[in-house]
Amino acid sequence: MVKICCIGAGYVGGPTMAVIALKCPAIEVAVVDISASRIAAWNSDQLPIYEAGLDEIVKQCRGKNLLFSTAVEKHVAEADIIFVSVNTPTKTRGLGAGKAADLTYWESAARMIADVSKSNKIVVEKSTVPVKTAEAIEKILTHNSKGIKYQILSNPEFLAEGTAIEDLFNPDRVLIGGRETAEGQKAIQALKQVYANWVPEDRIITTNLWSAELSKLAANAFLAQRISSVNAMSALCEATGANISQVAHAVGKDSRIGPKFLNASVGFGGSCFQKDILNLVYICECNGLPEVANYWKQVIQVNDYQKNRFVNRVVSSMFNTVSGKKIAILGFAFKKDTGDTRETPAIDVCKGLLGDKAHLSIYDVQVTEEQIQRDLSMNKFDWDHPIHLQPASPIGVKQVSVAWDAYEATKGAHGICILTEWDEFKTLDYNKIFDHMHKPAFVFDGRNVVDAEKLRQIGFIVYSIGKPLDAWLKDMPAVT
Ligand SMILES: NC(=O)C1=CN([C@@H]2O[C@H](COP(=O)(O)OP(=O)(O)OC[C@H]3O[C@@H](n4cnc5c(N)ncnc54)[C@H](O)[C@@H]3O)[C@@H](O)[C@H]2O)C=CC1
Ligand SMILES: O=C(O)[C@H]1O[C@H](OP(=O)(O)OP(=O)(O)OC[C@H]2O[C@@H](n3ccc(=O)[nH]c3=O)[C@H](O)[C@@H]2O)[C@H](O)[C@@H](O)[C@@H]1O
Repeated sequence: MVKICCIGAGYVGGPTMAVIALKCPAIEVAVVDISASRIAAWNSDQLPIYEAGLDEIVKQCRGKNLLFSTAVEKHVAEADIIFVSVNTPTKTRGLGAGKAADLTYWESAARMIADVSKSNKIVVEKSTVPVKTAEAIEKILTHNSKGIKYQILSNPEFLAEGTAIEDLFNPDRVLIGGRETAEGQKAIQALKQVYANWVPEDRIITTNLWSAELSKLAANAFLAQRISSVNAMSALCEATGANISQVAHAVGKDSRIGPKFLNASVGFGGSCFQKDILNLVYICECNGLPEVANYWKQVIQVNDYQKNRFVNRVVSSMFNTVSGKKIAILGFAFKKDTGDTRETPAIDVCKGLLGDKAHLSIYDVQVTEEQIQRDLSMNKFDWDHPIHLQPASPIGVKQVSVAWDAYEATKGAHGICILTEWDEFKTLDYNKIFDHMHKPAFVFDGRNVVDAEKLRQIGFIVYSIGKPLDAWLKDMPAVT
């Protein structure tokens, strides 16, 4: 029986391994992690992450051919194929700080594999890593290999949160990169056979190692670039009276462009877009390509601009100050249908408003109060480390309270900011909300989820990203 071990039981390791176990009953899959609390959660009824369909799969396979364990070394030693799906955060100190990927966790996993292995292994890069990481990993593994042979493969993951199981069941492609040697090709075939249990052959792409590593960074950069492009257009729409939804629809009708990923927003978030583009920028700089680096840097700069622009709209609309005013924040997750807040634009918007001394009342469908307080008091990039290594018990931010529903959050507020596109925000009783707010009552829709005209009829002053401006906002500066 083929044995797989995955190091890292996170958003990627957990769901991908659960699906491999489900689709390959003849393979034994062990998912291991240094975080005891995460493993305990995977072994409980309350899984550490929410993804539609994941519970059922874990329940079906756990105890049969899927197990979660902290016995990292034991399962690594026994495995034929080892996936490494650990954190690859942005470095906060030293060379490349603020850009380069921090490979501490990867390196320690590779050293441990080298220490405990007694048989030949295929080691698979599942984490998103800089181009040429495989070369460094190979050096660590083979430095003192005691005659054991290692093949390194790059098999980046393309799933999106909220649709992880659907994406894993039916991927656009599975990408496998390996060495162009006979042993490298054999390893590629071994991994291909695993995926071939459910993925059609023409969707399994094989390349050399560096193409696979770079394709992952490139794919995320292209996706984020689309959002920054539409967001840049949204600013121009507001200045000219064009409507970003109409522009995006018209542009997306061109079959060469396509309609997906053209929703203007308060900015993109999530654990990877920013981190991976910063990493790409750093690699370009290290390779003497400053023009290419600057090109991709713009994607992040436009994203930051979009978040700042939103905060400025709120403050300038409300008589140039939100000091002491209650602002309701509806939605804190980085997108709907997930409780994940990593790099959510809500953090920057909230910090911007807090900087102007606002009082925030935050409501999100999934995110807990503890998580919100952690996020608002943590330094940039600190979140992307194993949970037990993150700063302990952060002090809550005084001007922030967390509400249990949207009506509570908006009661007595001067303004509402919608920062996540949760479906329930479309159908709230805005008449009732209006009645309980200070006047003039403002809605700033960072996701274009509400019907602005209906809200204006109720009496709200409404700002919607990239839409023709409310008369109230017309003469106010978009950026201070
Ligand atoms: N979150 C996502 O949607 C996607 C993430 N990725 C990439 O996958 C990688 C992992 O991301 P996530 O799963 O989101 O991170 P995560 O933070 O949810 O999970 C990583 C896990 O690795 C564990 N870990 C770290 N060092 C370890 C070690 N030496 N031994 C054992 N366990 C260790 C941590 O405790 C943590 O549970 C990153 O490189 C990310 O860029 C790629 C595609 C999608
Ligand atoms: O490497 C990763 O981590 C993953 O990053 C993204 O997945 P994810 O971050 O889970 O979510 P997306 O659906 O891509 O959304 C990212 C952000 O962009 C925003 N977005 C998305 C689409 C859009 O049209 N407009 C927009 O503002 C979302 O609200 C969210 O904040 C990619 O879609 C995945 O393919 C990739 O594997």
